[in-house]
Amino acid sequence: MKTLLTVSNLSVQLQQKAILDAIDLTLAQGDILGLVGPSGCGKTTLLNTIAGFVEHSCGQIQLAEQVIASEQYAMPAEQRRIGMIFQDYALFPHLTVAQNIAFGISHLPKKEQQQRIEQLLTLLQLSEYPKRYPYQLSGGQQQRVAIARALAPQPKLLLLDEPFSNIDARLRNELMLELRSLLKQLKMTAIFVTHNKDEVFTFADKIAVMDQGKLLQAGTPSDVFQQPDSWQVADFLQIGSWLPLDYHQQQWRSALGPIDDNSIVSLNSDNGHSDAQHYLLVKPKAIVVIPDAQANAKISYVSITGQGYHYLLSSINKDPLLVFEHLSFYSEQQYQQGQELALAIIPHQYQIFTR
Ligand SMILES: Nc1ncnc2c1ncn2[C@@H]1O[C@H](COP(=O)(O)OP(=O)(O)OP(=O)(O)O)[C@@H](O)[C@H]1O
Repeated sequence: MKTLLTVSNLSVQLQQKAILDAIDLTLAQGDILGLVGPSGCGKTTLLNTIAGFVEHSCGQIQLAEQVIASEQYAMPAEQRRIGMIFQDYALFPHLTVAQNIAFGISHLPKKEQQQRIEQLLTLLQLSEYPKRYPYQLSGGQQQRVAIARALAPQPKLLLLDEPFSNIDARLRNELMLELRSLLKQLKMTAIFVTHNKDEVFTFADKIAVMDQGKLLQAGTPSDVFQQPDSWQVADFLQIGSWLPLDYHQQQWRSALGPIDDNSIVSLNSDNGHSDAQHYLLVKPKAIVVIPDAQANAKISYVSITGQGYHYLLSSINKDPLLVFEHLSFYSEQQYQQGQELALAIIPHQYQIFTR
């Protein structure tokens, strides 16, 4: 597919502090990218830099084969043909729905403006409300006005900063699917910021995980979830919990038994050669209870979820190299807090990380 956006080696410094560090990112025409990462890692700054609201210190941004930022040049934001939707929608409270949508296209002849407003009102199911003010609309309707306003100048790229965070949880899924199908219909390329990994699965084609100003990993959501390439990515996406391992006499051991060397997909490890602590990434479904065996873990916390009981486990073995806390385990079976269990890890393609 045709590449629409290429960000190369992009760095940003604000008040002498590195906020973005050598970001590389490409996006194909029509792709929707979910940008995730811990609070303060630079997601909003990356959107603002692509949009031209924040000055970059080095690197290049190319949009639809046109360089919009380089070492020598920064195209003004209003010329970049990038639409932005802010978390609080930032609608003009004193303007009606139609006037809000018209805001970015006032340079067009009146007739063309009117045509575009009508098309967008229909597309976003706002035809009944052109004369209403933002305060007379629900959160979901306000979001649709913000989308219509951003789409009116026919941008090449749409940037959305936490677009669903103000939407009622029950409505969120419906709105996400609606907006996704609209963007797909328009073949619109988009980047959205979220804190919620479930939103990435519903809304995005690609995910990019950031931490401390760096882009750690990008790919399809299922690839990144199955093959996180660093512990930070696995940890942020809460793919599993961490079981400490020790490499001793050519064998990996854990508080839940030995780990077969032959099944290790040693992604971020050095096969026990360094002094760093090694951890097995344990997905909740990879743990099983072994009846009548000697207990090796104790239930420290119980909660009820949609997927059965959720238990946090701590090790009974207090060997400092192997001791664990907060190992996550789901089961249909009800156990009591404080109960001791014999657990084992189901053989699978083990992923070991150092941290
Ligand atoms: N104008 C500024 N001057 C100095 N530092 C700034 C400025 N704007 C943002 N920062 C800093 O840049 C870092 C990244 O901020 P940014 O808002 O991009 O993070 P974020 O990942 O979007 O966070 P959140 O998820 O909490 O919204 C933070 O440490 C922030 O304090």
